[in-house]
Amino acid sequence: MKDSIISVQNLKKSYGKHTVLDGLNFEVERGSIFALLGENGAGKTTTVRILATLIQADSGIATIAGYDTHRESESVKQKISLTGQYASVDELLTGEENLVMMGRLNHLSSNTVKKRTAELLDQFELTNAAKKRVKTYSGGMRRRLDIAISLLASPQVIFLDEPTTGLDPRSRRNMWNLIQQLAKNGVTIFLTTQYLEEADQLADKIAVIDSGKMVEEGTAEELKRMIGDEKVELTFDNAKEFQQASELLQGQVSEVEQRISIPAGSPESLRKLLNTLHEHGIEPSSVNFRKPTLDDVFMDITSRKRKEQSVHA
Ligand SMILES: Nc1ncnc2c1ncn2[C@@H]1O[C@H](COP(=O)(O)OP(=O)(O)OP(=O)(O)O)[C@@H](O)[C@H]1O
Repeated sequence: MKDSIISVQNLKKSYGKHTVLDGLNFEVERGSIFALLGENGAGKTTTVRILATLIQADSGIATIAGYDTHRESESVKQKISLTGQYASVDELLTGEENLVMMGRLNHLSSNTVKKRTAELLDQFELTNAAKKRVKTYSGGMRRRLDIAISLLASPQVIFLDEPTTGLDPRSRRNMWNLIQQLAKNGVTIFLTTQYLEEADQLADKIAVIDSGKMVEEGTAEELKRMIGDEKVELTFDNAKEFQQASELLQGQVSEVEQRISIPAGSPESLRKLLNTLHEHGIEPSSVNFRKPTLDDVFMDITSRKRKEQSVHA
């Protein structure tokens, strides 16, 4: 049987007439990395804030390690930590001083604070910068210190709100390694992200929410499988031919790249398709095969949603 550390059942939250969460359900397995994905305003932050006991749901149940986030919020607080937009580090203090100060605020003994500070500085590769003021730190170093602080009290669940937003590609990769390391050590990671690639790389399970409802849930592979096999990408140098091809073919069109993606299908159907283009005097400049990505899943979900909305309109 699966060991859930977070359980959410029929969670609802409205602000006035605006329904933000509309009966959300999901489970997060202990020690896993769970990614909550959704467009702006989908309800991600609201979900995190309820789970982190910062606000209350109107109805439904959310538990962490068996404790109710509303009725047993004090017990929940001892199991979790929150980083991202909520946490802040003091710019005028050094990295080490920040850790020591937060350790004391967390009521840890001075021996524990000393030991954890040294461990965390080492784990987050901040030992060399320990005695430097945080205002001299790069974005990646600040983010690492922020997470280090949140780990002082050894939480079971850590909420990471868009942990790599604004980081350069190298710092992003480092942060991904770090998150994977935390999960290996048994910490459950609840991640919100706007980067599909991030969810693809990190998450054991991905939940896609829209208008406060779960629209898809599964592993990255399961989500990709939902939309079929390999894709063929046709790219065009000639703008007119690209427009004509977009009208002839049923596919995902990228206007910027002048590219059309379609399901690969059989060799026979691909030959027919290229013949059709040829008969119209259209020649793609390149033809490439690629596996579906989470971007395709998103495109598929949003186009399905648009179709449903136009049927109900
Ligand atoms: N305190 C509040 N009062 C009124 N409306 C709110 C409040 N908090 C959130 N909302 C609204 O609830 C909706 C969902 O917000 P939420 O922040 O959960 O979305 P999100 O998925 O995290 O989006 P983003 O990626 O933009 O942070 C938004 O339309 C937002 O305007």
